[in-house]
Amino acid sequence: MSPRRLTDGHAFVSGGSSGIGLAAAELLARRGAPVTLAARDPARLSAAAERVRRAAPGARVRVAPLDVTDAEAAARALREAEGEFGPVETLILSAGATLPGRFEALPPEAFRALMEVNYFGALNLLRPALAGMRARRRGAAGLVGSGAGLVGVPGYAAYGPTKFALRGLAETLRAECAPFGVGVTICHPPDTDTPQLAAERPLKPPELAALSGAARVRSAEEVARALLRGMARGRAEVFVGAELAALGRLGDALRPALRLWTARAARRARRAEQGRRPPPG
Ligand SMILES: CCCCCCCCCCCCCCC[C@@H](O)[C@@H](N)CO
Repeated sequence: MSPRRLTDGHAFVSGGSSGIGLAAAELLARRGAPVTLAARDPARLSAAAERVRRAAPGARVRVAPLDVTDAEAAARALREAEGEFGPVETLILSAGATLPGRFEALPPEAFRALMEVNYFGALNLLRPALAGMRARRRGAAGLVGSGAGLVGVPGYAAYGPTKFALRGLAETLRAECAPFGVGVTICHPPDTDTPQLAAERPLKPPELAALSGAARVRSAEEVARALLRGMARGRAEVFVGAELAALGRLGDALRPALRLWTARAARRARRAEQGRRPPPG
């Protein structure tokens, strides 16, 4: 797909009150795009909007309190945003949640809940936004995936599969939207320095900490920049940082070694835990 500018139209950003979403909103606003920030918490949204206005004086910024798991509310939020700032030309899907934990330790409802936010939450905004973009033959969507959507990461039993699903969706939509001149890009970041990382860190089983620690933590701005650059260049996928670039490009070749390594890390973690446990009876 040919390169395009991302500055000329309204940008709608889910997960816009913090982390990668907020960083993307700041970058887009600085380049002159009117920006709608969507997220659940109105107080955090207004603080985020203030931050964007400080970063980009004179920028047009509005907020849309939204739970992305509500499909009707998502369509309504998009309609209202377009009513105020015009057609959405750049859609950034950064709303997401995580809950580290091993398969048997996670509450069963976590699997569905994470799929609702990470997969259906993106779908609920993609559906109305892409319809408009296709009709206008203009626009681009950028999805925030994860390194955990490239390889099975032990300790992300509920979270990883949601990002695999998102990657499949992005690839399918990209093929369907290409004839309309509409771009779809997904980025795969490693751990990123966000409030979400701070919250999940204490919950990571040791094998997850070991594997995710193999890739350097990136800043939210680095990830947002990489995603926007990829979108502007019409890329299908963006692998953030050298480690994930290696994984993305050499994925199939690296996979056996990585599987061995993760299995070993998981076994070591289990053994250490058993050593700490008092003997049964
Ligand atoms: C020479 C290649 C080495 C490859 C090492 C790859 C390590 C793989 C790392 C996977 C990391 C997954 C990290 C997921 C992070 C987030 O999605 C998560 N923290 C969500 O909050």
